Amino acid sequence: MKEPRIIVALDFSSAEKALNLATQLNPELCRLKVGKELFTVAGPKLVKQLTREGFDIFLDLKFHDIPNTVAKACKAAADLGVWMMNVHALGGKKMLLAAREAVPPGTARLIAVTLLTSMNQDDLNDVGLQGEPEQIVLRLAKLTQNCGLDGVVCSALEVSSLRQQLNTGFNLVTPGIRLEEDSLDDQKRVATPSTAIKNGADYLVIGRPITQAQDPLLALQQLNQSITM
Ligand SMILES: O=c1ccn([C@@H]2O[C@H](COP(=O)(O)O)[C@@H](O)[C@H]2O)c(=O)[nH]1
Repeated sequence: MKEPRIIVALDFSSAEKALNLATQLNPELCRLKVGKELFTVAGPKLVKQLTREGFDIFLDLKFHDIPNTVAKACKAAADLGVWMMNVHALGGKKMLLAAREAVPPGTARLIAVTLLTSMNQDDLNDVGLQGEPEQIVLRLAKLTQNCGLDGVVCSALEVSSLRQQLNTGFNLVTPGIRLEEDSLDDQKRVATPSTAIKNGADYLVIGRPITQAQDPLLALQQLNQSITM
């Protein structure tokens, strides 16, 4: 059995709703992502419960604070036994190094968000970030790699160029995944699952196209099939 490449984003308002979805899925078919909403309502207890049920958990809290605070938060997250966790690359070099020191290589995978997939050029201009998304993502990904982290979150649109310029084994994790017929919701830098994989993504984070589907397991199976063909 190949390792699952799809990480299902459990963006729910209660542990009960998240567990209801998780019981319809299968750790052989996907990993699960616990983000800010679910962690705020359900906390470490739910993360541990999902882990006990056999799922690899990506704890997506995007820590972004002063280095000392982020290091302590990262240590606490790694102690939960998660498979993957993240910080925000815009926290800068010292923060990334502090996070790496707190979560040594070979424990939880530690990755950094580059630019949110909900942001396009206009949004970057609004916050005064100079350059095109692809250039900024590449710069932040190189910084992340130089600080010794295990990978980045980026859009599948940037993956080809990152693959050429970053080390083999550096994880590229891509949210903003949509089929042609799907609603984009609040996502702006999007790609289909097959494009993401062809471009070289390691993992695809997919939320609403699975969690809001009439039959989430069927949706997951079809998405898995679309990336293995
Ligand atoms: O740049 C980013 C970083 C994280 N996310 C998270 O991924 C999922 C995507 O959910 P969809 O329902 O498939 O849009 C969500 O949990 C985000 O917090 C992201 O979208 N972009």
